Amino acid sequence: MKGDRFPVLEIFGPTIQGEGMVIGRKTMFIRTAGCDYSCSWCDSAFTWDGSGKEDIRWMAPEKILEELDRLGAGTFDHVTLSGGNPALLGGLGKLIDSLHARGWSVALETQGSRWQDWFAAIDDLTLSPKPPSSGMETDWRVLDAIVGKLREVPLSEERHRKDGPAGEEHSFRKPAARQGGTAGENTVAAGSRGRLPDGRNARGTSVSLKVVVMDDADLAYARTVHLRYPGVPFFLQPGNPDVAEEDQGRLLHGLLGRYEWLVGCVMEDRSMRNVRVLPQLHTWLWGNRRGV
Ligand SMILES: C[S@@+](CC[C@H](N)C(=O)[O-])C[C@H]1O[C@@H](n2cnc3c(N)ncnc32)[C@H](O)[C@@H]1O
Ligand SMILES: Nc1nc2[nH]cc(C(=O)O)c2c(=O)[nH]1
Ligand code: SF4
Ligand SMILES: [Mg+2]
Repeated sequence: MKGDRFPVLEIFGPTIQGEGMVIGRKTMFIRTAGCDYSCSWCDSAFTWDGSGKEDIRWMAPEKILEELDRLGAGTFDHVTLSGGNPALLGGLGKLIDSLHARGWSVALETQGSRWQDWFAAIDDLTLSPKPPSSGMETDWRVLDAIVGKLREVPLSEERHRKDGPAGEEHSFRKPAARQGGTAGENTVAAGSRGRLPDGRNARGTSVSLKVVVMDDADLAYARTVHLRYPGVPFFLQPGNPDVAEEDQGRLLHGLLGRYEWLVGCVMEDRSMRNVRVLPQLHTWLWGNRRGV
């Protein structure tokens, strides 16, 4: 962040959200530059590998709004922040406030490696921790803390609650999870606390987990994530291994096969019952094109 400006690589839309919890939703995208990960199969590597360096624009919220207005021309009411990892940008709360002030809902795509206080202002928040095929390693303590914080109910509301003994109110995690460092051995309980009937927490943030699956090891990782955070809406997404493929027919053929494989695996899996398996719909429609 430079002053109140943010490194922006792309602003595009309106398009449909192609993935996860709000798939199909008409939205605009703001893609920020920079990532703390370097996933082997990243479909947006230009945000962090130096190849998009020349395209970075340092933009103040007003300029971003101007561009959204120009491109979207009153046809949208939802904006998605993605990257790179937008969670690297501490001051993004300012931009989110100005998007909300226009009456637009705001979604975030992040891998769950960093917390920002402005997460609480997001309407649709997707955490996408990375499986072994990415080459990245999950810091479970950080992810536990993020999921835990997103479930917190503001203290003022807790004071009004009559159920449950005092002192237990903010404890969403089972005691063992506080020492947790190993995948699978702990769970962060969803419980009814901190969640309203429509799946949003008391702050209005709807949270989901989305794991990309390329192979069997990734599927085992996905299982671990789902079991660790029961009650958090869970999405599985087949990985696209051919992010440079320009032949759309060939790409789609491969993606359909991978989706079919993943659906088959999940159907016979007793530990993945309340889950959703979704493709990257935008790649089915538009292949590996940027800005769609
Ligand atoms: C480009 S990332 C940016 C946001 C954030 N860094 C993250 O990874 O969640 C947006 C989404 O695309 C997914 N993604 C990236 N490369 C992919 C690929 N080759 N196949 C399937 N999904 C991919 C990520 O897992 C993430 O859910
Ligand atoms: N249409 C569309 N849907 C998306 N969902 C997540 C995307 C991303 O790159 O973060 C993405 C994207 O780039 N385009
Ligand atoms: S975390 Fe997201 S943006 Fe960063 S390298 Fe991985 S997929 Fe790409
Ligand atoms: Mg993408």
